[in-house]
Amino acid sequence: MTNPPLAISARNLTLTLGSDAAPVDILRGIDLDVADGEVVALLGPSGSGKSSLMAVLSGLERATSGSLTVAGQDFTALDEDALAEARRGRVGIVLQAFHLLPTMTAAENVATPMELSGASDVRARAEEELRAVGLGHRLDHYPTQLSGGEQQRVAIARATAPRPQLIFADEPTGNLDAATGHEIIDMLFARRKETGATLLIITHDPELAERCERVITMGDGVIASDTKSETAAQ
Ligand SMILES: Nc1ncnc2c1ncn2[C@@H]1O[C@H](COP(=O)(O)OP(=O)(O)OP(=O)(O)O)[C@@H](O)[C@H]1O
Repeated sequence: MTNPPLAISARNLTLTLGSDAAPVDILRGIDLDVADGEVVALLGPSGSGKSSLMAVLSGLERATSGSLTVAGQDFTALDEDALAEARRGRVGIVLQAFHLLPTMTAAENVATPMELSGASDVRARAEEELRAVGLGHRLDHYPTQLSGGEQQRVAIARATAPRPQLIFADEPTGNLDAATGHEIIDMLFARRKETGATLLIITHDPELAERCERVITMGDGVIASDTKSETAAQ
């Protein structure tokens, strides 16, 4: 039987930051395989290394040592510029604080990453993507003219528009009230399903973790537990 293709394959990944005089070992040997299309929750106490692991897996940060293949691309062999290039189109990122460009409209925020990767018809695709997250009536609004939940919808549309193989979400509801947070998660899961992307989501919310088919818990820079659920209700 052939194994399913992997979205992520990491071996003995480490990340050491800080100064030479005071190095901090943040990731201390991560081995991780994530199958294509898997939905994974990343849990763990504050400071356990969740965001750092996501930064390395998504190519925002270079690992100090170890090997990492993401969407078929060897990330460890790349310098920073090549890593940024490799991220484009392969990886979509949704962060707690939205990180929209304030001088651009919703449609421009969604279109820009596609434009940078040389795609055509980006305005039409951005509009389509915004309609898919229920924002067809907010295309030309600026971030300051949108609610927090709407801004996060734009961020989701921006992340999924280039059809990346992987979507990384770091506490995407952390800045939202509970009801809006639920809507955003439903939206994120729906878009993931429609696009078939692999989803890795950092959360402190056990209810959200239960909706994921796999739950990885970090503890002090290592994977403390890794469990799969047969009953995840996405
Ligand atoms: N640039 C840096 N230099 C030194 N230490 C750092 C740096 N960035 C993060 N750390 C440390 O690495 C550890 C892991 O941080 P990280 O943000 O990955 O944890 P986390 O599990 O995501 O936490 P939280 O749930 O609070 O967001 C923390 O102890 C943090 O202080």
